Amino acid sequence: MLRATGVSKSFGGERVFDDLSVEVDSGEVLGVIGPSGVGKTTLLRTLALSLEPDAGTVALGGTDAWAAEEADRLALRRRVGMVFQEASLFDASVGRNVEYGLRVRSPWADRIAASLGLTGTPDAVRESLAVVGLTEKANQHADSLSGGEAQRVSFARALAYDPDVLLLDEPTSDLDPRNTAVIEEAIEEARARGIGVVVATHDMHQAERVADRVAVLLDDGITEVGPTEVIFENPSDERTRKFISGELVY
Ligand SMILES: Nc1ncnc2c1ncn2[C@@H]1O[C@H](COP(=O)(O)OP(=O)(O)OP(=O)(O)O)[C@@H](O)[C@H]1O
Repeated sequence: MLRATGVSKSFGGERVFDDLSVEVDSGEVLGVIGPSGVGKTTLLRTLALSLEPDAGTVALGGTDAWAAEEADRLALRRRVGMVFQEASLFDASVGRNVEYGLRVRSPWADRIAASLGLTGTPDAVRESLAVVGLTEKANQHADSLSGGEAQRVSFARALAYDPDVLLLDEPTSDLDPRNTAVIEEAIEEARARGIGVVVATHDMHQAERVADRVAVLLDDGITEVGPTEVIFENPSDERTRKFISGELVY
C-alpha cells in the first residue's frame, strides 16, 4: 500500500537515515520504535509525502509520489492522514474540527454548504467521535477540552477523512493511561476498517500492544523489521536485542 524504498534524508549534511526501506499494508499496524532523535518524525513526514527524500522512492498504491506530477502527488497526499504528538485544533467546535478533513476532500458545493452551516453533522463525524468516545462533545468548543480529549479529537479528524494510511507520531506520549487506552482502541478500529497504520513511538510496550509488525529504528537506520512477537522475543539483530532488553542506552 505505502512503501518507502531505499530512502535517504539529511539535513545540512547531517544524515538522519540512509537507504531505508519500510512498508505498510492495508489493515496492518506497523510500529516504528527507536530512541528520541533517531528520525522517527522525519520518517513519518517522508511517508506522509510532505518531505521529499534525498534518494529513494515513496509509493502509494504503486504510484511513485515524487516521480508524479505535483497535482497527482497532492491527490496521493490526501489519502494519507497524520496525527502529531500535540493536538492542533481549530478555534471551533469539536464537530467542526472533525469535519474539517471531510471538507478538504469534498466537492466545492458541499464545502460551501458546510461553511454556511447548511448541512447537519455528517455520519463520518459522528462515527469518528464515537470511536474516540467523544460523541457527547460534538458541540463543545475545542479550547475547552483536556489535552487527552484534544488528542482524541485529532485522531477522530484523521479517521473521519477515511484515509488509506494513517501515520501517528508519538500519539500518546503526553497522555494518561485512560486516554492512551482510548487511542490504542481507535488504532484497532482503524485497522479493522482496512486502514494501514504506522505508529511511531518511543514506548516499546505500546508497539508490542498495537503493532502487527515492528521496525526498529536506531541511529544507523532500521536495524530490523518483523512480526511483533519475533522482534520482542527472538530478534535476529544484536542491536535490536540490546535495544529491546534495555542494554543499549541512549
Ligand atoms: N527540518 C529539519 N532541519 C534540520 N534538522 C532536522 C529537521 N528535522 C529533523 N531534524 C534533525 O533530524 C534528526 C531526527 O529528528 P526526528 O525529529 O525525526 O527524530 P525523532 O526520532 O522523531 O525524535 P523524537 O522522538 O525526539 O521526536 C534530529 O537530529 C533533528 O534535529
